[in-house]
Amino acid sequence: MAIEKAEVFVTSPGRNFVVLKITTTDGVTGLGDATLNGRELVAAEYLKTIAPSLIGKDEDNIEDIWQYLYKGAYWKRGPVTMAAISAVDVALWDIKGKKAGMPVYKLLGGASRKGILTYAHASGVDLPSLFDSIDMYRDLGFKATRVQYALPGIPSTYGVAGSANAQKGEGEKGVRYDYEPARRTTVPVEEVWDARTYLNTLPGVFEEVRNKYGKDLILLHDSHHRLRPIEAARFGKLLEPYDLFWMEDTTPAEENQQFLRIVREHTTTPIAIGEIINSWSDYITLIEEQLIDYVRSAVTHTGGLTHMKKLMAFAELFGVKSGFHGPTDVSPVGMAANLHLDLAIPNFGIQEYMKHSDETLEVFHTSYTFNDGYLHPGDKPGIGVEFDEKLAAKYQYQPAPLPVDRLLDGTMHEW
Ligand SMILES: O=NC(=O)[C@@H](O)[C@H](O)[C@H](O)CO
Ligand SMILES: [Co+2]
Repeated sequence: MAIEKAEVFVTSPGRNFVVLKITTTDGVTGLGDATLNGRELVAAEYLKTIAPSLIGKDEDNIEDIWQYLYKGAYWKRGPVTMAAISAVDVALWDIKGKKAGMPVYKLLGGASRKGILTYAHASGVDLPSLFDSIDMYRDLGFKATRVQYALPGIPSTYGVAGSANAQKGEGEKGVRYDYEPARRTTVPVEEVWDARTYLNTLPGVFEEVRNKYGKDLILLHDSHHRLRPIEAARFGKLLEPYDLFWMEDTTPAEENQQFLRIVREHTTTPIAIGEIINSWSDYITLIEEQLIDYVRSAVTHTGGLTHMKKLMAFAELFGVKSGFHGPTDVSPVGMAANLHLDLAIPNFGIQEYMKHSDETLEVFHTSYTFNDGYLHPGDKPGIGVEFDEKLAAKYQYQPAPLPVDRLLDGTMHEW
């Protein structure tokens, strides 16, 4: 009845992942994900640093181990620390589920809904390719889709497959583009951004999308931290006629949560923030002042299930819902953890879902299912993912940093 081993794996089936495997003295194993896109080795080293302190601890005492790793870090919070704590936390919940013979969502309060509404990543370099992308995801059953669009005169734009920085992947039916921003280079690729071009282009794109698909299709959009507050306020107003489910990361709230006050007072377009926020402390103003409508953090970046369940309970008090981060750089282990919490919390909103590549899914055997636009974590005990260590060893880590961004005049900007 104790933790016997804590092993860290870095593997790269299609892209880099960091996996934690905890084994108890009874031979029960649990998996965690500490993948931090572009910073994988740092997260792996942090896990290796804390691993010895886990040995001998009672695997059932998840809260105490969480507090030990959080308060005991001294240098608290931040993406690397919280990703490592998340990995330990999810692995311990996986073990608890296996020992209880229950899927983790049942330990978190049971199912609050039948399935988990998802959204896909549609994008285009022009309207025909955007419509093809939206049609492809609708054919796969998605009820909701994020729309990202190339900017005239800008070589590559965040979230746009088919532009310089996208990988083409085979989906269930036909071709899909998986947008993977981390490119296998040792030095980050430099991209360019221009707010004026963006603000002059995107509202018209949503006008065309609404004209073609009508009002039923759930539409989302990600500004990826790039607008100043007043630009974000104007953008939100310009989007109001197109009735978006949310505009995401419209302005960098992690710098100053008060930025969102300016946006909130000017627009009713719902706001989603938080995929790079890693603890509830950085949500206090955003949630207490109802400056956001959706919490974007992924379970595996934000202290794991223990912390995220508390964060979502706090959010529930203020009518704020979940919209957890679910790109391919959250591993299948992390995606499964998201889904167990998605299913259990009362204030669920929507789940981002980029299907992992076939290569990734050969190494991570998942039991979550996608059906007609909805995901379900499955009912296997624990989080329901198996990790093929032998096959994983064949995929060596390769540096793959995220790009950086500059304005047209060369000024550094958020990517
Ligand atoms: O909403 N989703 C996103 O913003 C993601 O695509 C992030 O750019 C990547 O996860 C960064 O690694
Ligand atoms: Co985003």
